[in-house]
Amino acid sequence: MPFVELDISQKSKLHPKPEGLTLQYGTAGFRTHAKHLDHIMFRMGLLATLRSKKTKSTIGVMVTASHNPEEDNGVKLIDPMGEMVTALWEGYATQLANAEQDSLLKELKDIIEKEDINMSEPASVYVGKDTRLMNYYGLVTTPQLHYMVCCCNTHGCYGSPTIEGYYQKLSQAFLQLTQNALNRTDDQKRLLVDGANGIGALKMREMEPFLRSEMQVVLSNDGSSGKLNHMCGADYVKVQQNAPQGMNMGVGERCCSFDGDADRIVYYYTDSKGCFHLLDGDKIATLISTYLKELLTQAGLNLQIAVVQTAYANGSSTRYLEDVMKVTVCCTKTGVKHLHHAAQEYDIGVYFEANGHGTVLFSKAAQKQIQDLVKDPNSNDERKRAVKLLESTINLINQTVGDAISDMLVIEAVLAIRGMSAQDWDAIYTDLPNRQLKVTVSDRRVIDTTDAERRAVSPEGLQDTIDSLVKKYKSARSFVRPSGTEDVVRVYAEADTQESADSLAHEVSLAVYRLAGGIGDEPKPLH
Ligand SMILES: CC(=O)N[C@H]1[C@@H](OP(=O)(O)O)O[C@H](CO)[C@@H](O)[C@@H]1O
Ligand SMILES: [Mg+2]
Repeated sequence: MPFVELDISQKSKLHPKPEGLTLQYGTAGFRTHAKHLDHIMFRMGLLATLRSKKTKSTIGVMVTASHNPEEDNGVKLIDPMGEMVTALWEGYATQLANAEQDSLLKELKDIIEKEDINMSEPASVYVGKDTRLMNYYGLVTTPQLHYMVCCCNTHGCYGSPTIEGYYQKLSQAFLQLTQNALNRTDDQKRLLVDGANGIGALKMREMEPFLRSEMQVVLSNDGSSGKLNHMCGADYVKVQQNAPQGMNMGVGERCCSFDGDADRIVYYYTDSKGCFHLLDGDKIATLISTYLKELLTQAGLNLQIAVVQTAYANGSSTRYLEDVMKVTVCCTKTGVKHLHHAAQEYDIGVYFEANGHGTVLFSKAAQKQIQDLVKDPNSNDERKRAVKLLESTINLINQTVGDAISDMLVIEAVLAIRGMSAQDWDAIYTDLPNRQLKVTVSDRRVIDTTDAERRAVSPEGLQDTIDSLVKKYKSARSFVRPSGTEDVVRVYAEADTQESADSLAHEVSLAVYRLAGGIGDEPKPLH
């Protein structure tokens, strides 16, 4: 046996695969209880090396379980341009993960052969991790790692591949944008940030000096005492439709929450009646696409802008975007890689999941048109201002992946430039009341869906039941799908009132429980 093979075969014994454990490279890589992941981490290291040799580029490995509880962990691979690894390689990842100890080498050789990998190529892998389990030098948010991988592989065209380079690029763009917002008061610069007791809080602190008082960040859940994602963070706020613990919110004050690895963000505020208002990914997509569309008009640029959503997008947002804003809206399956892919089809693709994960993609041609116009000596002042704003906005956006810090700065800049408060933003359209529930079934794969997950094709009778339940309510919509990250079936419902949305979600949960093999207690009504 050659030395390398011997080494892999011996080292892999130090990271044995638990008997009978099968894991799948899901929506966001491997994710489960940390105690099941030792062999996965070892094997993903090997796969990342192969991917690097194959692409002759730097590959990223991010160790995180995002918004999951602290006991969980996960790992995902990042491809050369900062995007998620391809579906084919996700398949290899699953294959390697589930190989029995003695067939690991064979599986590796299989991949090397299939992909015709030249093993004498050097390999380069960037590894990043969030704050789970231990702290050590090299902590980064997921999007910071995506950014650095992309910078490295584009030889600096996207920016310099360091954390400092990231802060410099973003802050410079932010300061350029906010110069266009005159007479901003300290109150307007103030933003309450819930760091989910995670990496985003640390990185926000680090970035603050670069923003030169143009933002007054009040940080809570900064990790100094609370537990990661516990009663705080973007996922908690979105699903509970409530403020996180530990945040001291004044009436009307703009607040936002990051998730555990800072690739998601949601905004919110409470009104004078103490009512909580959520500004989620759909509201963010609307705010940003409206702003960009206006700038394109002012700049006289004819570029196609589209918003990419999933089935979880609030019906009101879709209606507003299509009917009022007249922008193309397209719907994909859940999971950022699907949205990212769809957004690449347009000159400008704004994509956001309702939970606040998203970004904006500008095609190479669109970026070139904008850059050329910046240099055009013949354009008038309005045009000049608009293209300059577009240029800085592009620089502020992390196009590799959704990024809570970058998205936050874009939102803050847009609100500042347009002189809008959180309430003004919220008033663009009114969300339909909605509810998300989970149902545990013995095997969630019995549910198969179609039409971007909006309809269930199996088990038999489920979709018909959902259709007839939906008919009982006004402005209602509901769908179910197996989660790609948790062992549950997710139920979504929206309707004209919160009571109706809750009741529809409950009735659909019961249908799932009965028709798709529910286990444990039957779902109880919410009221
Ligand atoms: C309803 C919902 O929020 N689903 C989330 C969740 O996926 P599920 O497949 O629903 O478990 O985690 C994904 C990864 O973070 C995220 O992309 C997605 O939006
Ligand atoms: Mg996340």
